[in-house]
Amino acid sequence: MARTQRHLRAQQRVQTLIARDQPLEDTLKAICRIVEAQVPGGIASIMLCDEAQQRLERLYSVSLPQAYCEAIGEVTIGPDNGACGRAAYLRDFVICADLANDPRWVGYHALTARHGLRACWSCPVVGSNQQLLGTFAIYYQRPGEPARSDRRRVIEAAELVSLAVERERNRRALKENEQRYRSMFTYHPDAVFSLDLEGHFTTANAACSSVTGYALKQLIGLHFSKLVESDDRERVAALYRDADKGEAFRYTVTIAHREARSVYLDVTNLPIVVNDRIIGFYGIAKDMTERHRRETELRILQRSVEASINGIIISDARQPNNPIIYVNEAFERITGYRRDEVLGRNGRFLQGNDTDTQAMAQLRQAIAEQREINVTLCNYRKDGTPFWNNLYLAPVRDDEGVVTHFIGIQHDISERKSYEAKLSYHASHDALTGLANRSLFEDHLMHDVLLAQRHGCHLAVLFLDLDDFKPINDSLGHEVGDQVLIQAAQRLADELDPGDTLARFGSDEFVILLPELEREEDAIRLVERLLPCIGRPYRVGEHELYIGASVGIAFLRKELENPVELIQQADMAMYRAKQKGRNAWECFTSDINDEVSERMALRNDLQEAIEAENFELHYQPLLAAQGGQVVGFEALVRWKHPVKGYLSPGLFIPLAEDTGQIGPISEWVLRQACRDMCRLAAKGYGRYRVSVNLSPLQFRRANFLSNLQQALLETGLSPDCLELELTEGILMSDTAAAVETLHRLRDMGVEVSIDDFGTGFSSLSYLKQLPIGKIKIDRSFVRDVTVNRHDSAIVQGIISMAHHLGLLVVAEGIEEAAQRDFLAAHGCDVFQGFFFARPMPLEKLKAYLTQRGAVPGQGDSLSIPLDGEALTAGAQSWPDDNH
Ligand SMILES: Nc1nc2c(ncn2[C@@H]2O[C@@H]3COP(=O)(O)O[C@H]4[C@@H](O)[C@H](n5cnc6c(=O)[nH]c(N)nc65)O[C@@H]4COP(=O)(O)O[C@H]3[C@H]2O)c(=O)[nH]1
Repeated sequence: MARTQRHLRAQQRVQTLIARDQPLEDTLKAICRIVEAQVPGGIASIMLCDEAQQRLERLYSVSLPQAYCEAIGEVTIGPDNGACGRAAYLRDFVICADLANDPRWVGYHALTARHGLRACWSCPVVGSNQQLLGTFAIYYQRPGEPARSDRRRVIEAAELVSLAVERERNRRALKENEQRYRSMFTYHPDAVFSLDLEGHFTTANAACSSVTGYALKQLIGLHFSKLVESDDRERVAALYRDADKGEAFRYTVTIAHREARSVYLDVTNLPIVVNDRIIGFYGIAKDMTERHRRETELRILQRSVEASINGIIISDARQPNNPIIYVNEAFERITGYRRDEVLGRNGRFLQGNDTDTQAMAQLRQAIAEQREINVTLCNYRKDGTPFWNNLYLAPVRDDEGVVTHFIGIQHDISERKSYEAKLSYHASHDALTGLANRSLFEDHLMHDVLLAQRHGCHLAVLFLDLDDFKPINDSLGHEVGDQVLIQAAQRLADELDPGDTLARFGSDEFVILLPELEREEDAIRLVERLLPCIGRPYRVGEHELYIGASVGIAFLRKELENPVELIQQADMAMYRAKQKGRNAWECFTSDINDEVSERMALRNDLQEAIEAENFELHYQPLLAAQGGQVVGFEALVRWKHPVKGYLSPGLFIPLAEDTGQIGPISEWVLRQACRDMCRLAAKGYGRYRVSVNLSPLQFRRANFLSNLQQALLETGLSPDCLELELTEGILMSDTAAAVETLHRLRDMGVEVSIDDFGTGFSSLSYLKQLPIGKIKIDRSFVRDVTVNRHDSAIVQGIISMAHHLGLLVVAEGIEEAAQRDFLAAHGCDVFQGFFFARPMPLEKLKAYLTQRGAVPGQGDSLSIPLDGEALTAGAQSWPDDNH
């Protein structure tokens, strides 16, 4: 009984060892001890088999000699391999009662004999699933067989061993499993974590830390949503609300890294199910930031390529013949080919007859050398029309540097090309006539002069200026003028030889280069043919028009320094021809040069005078025809040249008009006249109206009226004390605008008169539309009015017509009493001329007025009538001889 209890206690101890997961060796040895205690004389040993169950390899024993254990080593499982090898083989209890004579122990006889081992009983240790785990054996130092009780003990011990080994194996498998999972968790490159049902982190691997920037201990307990960027929070929260369905779910989310940058994650969530209950979630978060950035970048790039206004072609360099694998919409638009029509083809189908072979060779070379290139090619659209393609081609290399593709960017520069062609044409041609312009003419001149000098040929330049063209342009409009120019250009061209150059320089200036003259007279002969040619009538619409031309000729001379001088010389000669009268020609000589130089010098002197305001203003009185009162003055500018003394305005005013210097001169005259009139009034000489000559340039200026108003304001002169004298020519160009300006002047209260009347181009009928008060009969009619019946008829006609239109008539240039009497008799209203008074400076004018009864110091006492009615009032008291 006591033995049984001891046995039970011993078994319990072993089971406790097993339950507490004590090391297997300790447990096995404890089992050995129990058995040895129960089987007197028995030496217990346990062998465990390998995984393949072929060998028994580990031997555990408390009492077997160490040397024996070492000598046994491993035992192959087999029917003749000792008690244990056979028991394992048969999976049955094996009794070897006399080892020394047992054939199954052959090979071990000496060993057993040495250690005094004589019998051995072995029982297989089999696992719960009938798997062989090892053997349990009892050795005896005397031969013998086990009693039934011994046999039972051994079997019980084998069962205990089975329990311990299985337990150990399970524990090991569990541990391995756990390690496996832990490794997966720890070493997973992605962030792996678990969340409780509320979403708090319960575990997190190291990658979580690097993805979020937070230390693991900061993460544990933190709510997952705290990391999620605000835009994504609601969406992710909604996903978690459905998570209790127990399914895995996957989503992308942007979280805020601790270093304030966004991290884009691809998260897979799996439920943690324990006992059929979800207790939380595992999460695996892949950092997709870089990939997301690349994908976004790629998407944008792809979109840019799609949307590019340039055609884009990608070809596969790894396939023979470099087939196109992609074209964008712009390519389809530019070429007219649909994508499916070009994929798989080589891009050379865009070339055609006019494709520049040199550019093609360059392109091929670049492809062969696998380098980028930019070439401009003439390509062909699907409909056969050509277009200019500025192609940029570049190789695309993979990571190893191997060229995998070529990308071509097409830029359709057809418009630019045609624009460039137009530009280059316009840069060298006159747009209206299509003739060469100055720049092209000069190029030809340089070239032809060089040749002529080399071969000793005669060469001439003709400068041709149309006469009377400007009035046509001004009165009939530019369109008519343009037609005349085109026809004139054609007539000139028809007369020239192919080697000659005909150019248009200015509005009505043509220049001709005759490079291959046999004799100089040939040039003159040509000019004599050209003049009548130009003089033939021009038909434009319903108009038949006549013009002439003045031509200057310059011949190539040895002393010529710069070919361009020939143009200047011909121009100067033309100027001289113009002075001679219309339809004339003149050859350049050195004295013409002197004249031009003099003009240049005068221009410079005039400029200095303008800057120094070195002018004087003289006033010539205007007198009422009936009564003889002074009704106003004409202001006439005077320039005292530092060397040449007083110069006639007839000399420098035309020059100033040519050079534009008339602008500042006119400004000065206007202001000075206004100021002087104010002074006269202030000193008591009375209020007078002053007539100021207006230059065409001044009248046409955009700010003419505002300048005038400013001058009146600044000087304080009342507008009704100012009269502007215009020539007919001013009114002829852009008549509508001129009439409008006259109305504005009238509105301002400024009087307007037409100067030099009768010399103009047009008829008198236009006068009735004009808001003017007076006309001045030109001096040339007055001069011979008493002796020339034509002039006297013209003057009478002008006076009668003007009166019918309600206009006053002024006669200028009266030098004799007879002229005065004639004009008075025929109703002329106002007189002006040396017969009455010469133009005089202000001081002299004051004396003149005083002499005629003006009382200085009494303000407006001498009130001069300013209107027509008043002019005819008063008594007649003419000075007969005042000069
Ligand atoms: N032979 C002769 N001549 C007489 C007689 N009475 C007046 N004259 C001259 O006739 C010209 C009248 O001026 P105009 O026809 O407007 O002709 C003016 C006018 O067109 C222009 N001019 C003069 N001053 C100015 C000015 O300030 N501005 C503008 N734009 N032109 C001016 O210069 C032209 C010539 O001016 P002036 O030499 O001062 O010549 C003045 C005057 O001195 C006479 O009885 N006999």
